Amino acid sequence: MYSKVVKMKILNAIQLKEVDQLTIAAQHISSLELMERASFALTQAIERDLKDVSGYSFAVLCGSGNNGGDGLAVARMLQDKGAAVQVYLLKASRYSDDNLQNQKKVHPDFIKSFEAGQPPEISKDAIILDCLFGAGLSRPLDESYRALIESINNHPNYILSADLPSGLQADVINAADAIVVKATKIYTFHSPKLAMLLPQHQEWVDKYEVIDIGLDPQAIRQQHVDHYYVTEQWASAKLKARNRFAHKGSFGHALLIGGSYGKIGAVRLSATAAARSGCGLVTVYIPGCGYTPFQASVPEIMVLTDSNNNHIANYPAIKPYTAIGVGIGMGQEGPTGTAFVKLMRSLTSDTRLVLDADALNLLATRQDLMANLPPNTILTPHPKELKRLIGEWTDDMEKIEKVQNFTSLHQVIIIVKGANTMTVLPNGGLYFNSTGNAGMATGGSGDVLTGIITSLLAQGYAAEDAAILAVFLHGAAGDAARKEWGEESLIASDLITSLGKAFQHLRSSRIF
Ligand SMILES: NC(=O)C1=CN([C@@H]2O[C@H](COP(=O)(O)OP(=O)(O)OC[C@H]3O[C@@H](n4cnc5c(N)ncnc54)[C@H](OP(=O)(O)O)[C@@H]3O)[C@@H](O)[C@H]2O)[C@@H](O)CC1
Ligand SMILES: [K+]
Repeated sequence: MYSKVVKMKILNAIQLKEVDQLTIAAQHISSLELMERASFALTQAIERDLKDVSGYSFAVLCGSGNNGGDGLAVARMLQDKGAAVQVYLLKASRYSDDNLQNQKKVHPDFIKSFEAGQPPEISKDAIILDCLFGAGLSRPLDESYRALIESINNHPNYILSADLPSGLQADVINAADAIVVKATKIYTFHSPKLAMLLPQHQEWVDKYEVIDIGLDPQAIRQQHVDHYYVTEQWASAKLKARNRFAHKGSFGHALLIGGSYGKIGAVRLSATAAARSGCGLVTVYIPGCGYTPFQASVPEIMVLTDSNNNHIANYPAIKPYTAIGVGIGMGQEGPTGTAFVKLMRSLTSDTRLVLDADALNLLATRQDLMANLPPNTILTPHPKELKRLIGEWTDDMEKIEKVQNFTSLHQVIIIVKGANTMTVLPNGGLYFNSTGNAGMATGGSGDVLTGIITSLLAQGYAAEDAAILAVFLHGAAGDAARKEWGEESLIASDLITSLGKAFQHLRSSRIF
């Protein structure tokens, strides 16, 4: 398309407006032409999704601003492609200039005006295109819009939103009772808006696609942000080339420490995921009871055992390994805790470390040990483990702020798992992941992630790249696994089997 921005910035509404203006100046186009471009790209995406729009009828609901202007332009383009289109235009005392220009380009017979308090009757057969409000929504919708938005949400056909689901404010926490369109799919311009990525807004955001509208790269570069969206382009650019002359020693040696009676499988998942993620050698350190099943089932992995049969009570020498993952299925038995403290005290500033599960729970009870963590240690808590580390939060914004404070205070990286998993760096930079699906909310999925991260770290990836790339690959493997098995039957082992596809896909989108 127009720009090749590999590190996608999540711009706020003010920044989008500014970039919009700078793009117009830099590319010598009018704002109407930019709207035409955005609308064309949106029409193309809709046409691609529906295969052919000519058999469909659309009800395009337009507001008074530029989101409504987009709607009017898309309505015209859909009509040109043979779709049956009716525009419903919200009555307003003022319309934006480009909105007015686009009103003139649609035949008046196809435009019906309506008041917010009197929602139009929309044919059940029509697909709704929601272009009432976009990034310009400056305050929550008031009660006078409730009937309209509810009538949209009760519509039996597809509901497609342009840029944002109308009613959702782009950059803030929206109240739980906010009046917001629940779209089947959102086509969002340039980058997802922050509000679309926050777990507490999940009721309003299901499927979305980012539509490139060719905003000026130089203008985007000027914008200061803390929030990024990890695209496939970024991930593929970060994937290291593998030297043809390499041998197994070239790709590092990962050590995974964990397991307890009944939870040896967790380490097996982690270790296999590490081996399937490019690591040259993988060793596990587990309680004695795991030795035979492990050796019998995964011949590629070396096994060291603790003198204790049921849980870990000691730690091996860590020197031979290029990265270490600790905590998977480990439990918090008394001797395990004591051994964990010893391990923490044996770390040096160049130890490359991932802490997961019970290692995080033990750390939460001994926060004095934070000082022993090497810089850029990666922590992978699930929500409960995160709360033990950083305390409670009242909303997602506060959660983000607390995680940022924690990572900068302790110079660590935290991966906050969930839909759009967030990786937060020591400098406060926050990366939202773009891959993965609900099928991955299954036991062992986190163990697989820890294995991938440890493997990438062991291979010499910079810690921040290892964290962000591992999260992307984990999600991409989940997406590949979903295609094969579906969300319901997806289990963590399927993620490992699908890792090859995720790597191959990324590798194939690299130029060299
Ligand atoms: N950025 C880009 O690069 C590009 C952006 N493009 C498009 O522009 C869109 C942004 O357009 P926009 O700024 O005109 O705002 P929009 O969302 O249409 O709404 C504004 C209207 O709503 C009103 N209003 C606000 N809050 C309200 C409330 N609670 N209740 C009631 N009314 C409320 C507000 O009135 P006021 O605040 O003055 O009362 C104003 O009249 C963006 O989402 C994208 O679709 C593309 O065309 C091309 C490239
Ligand atoms: K909208």
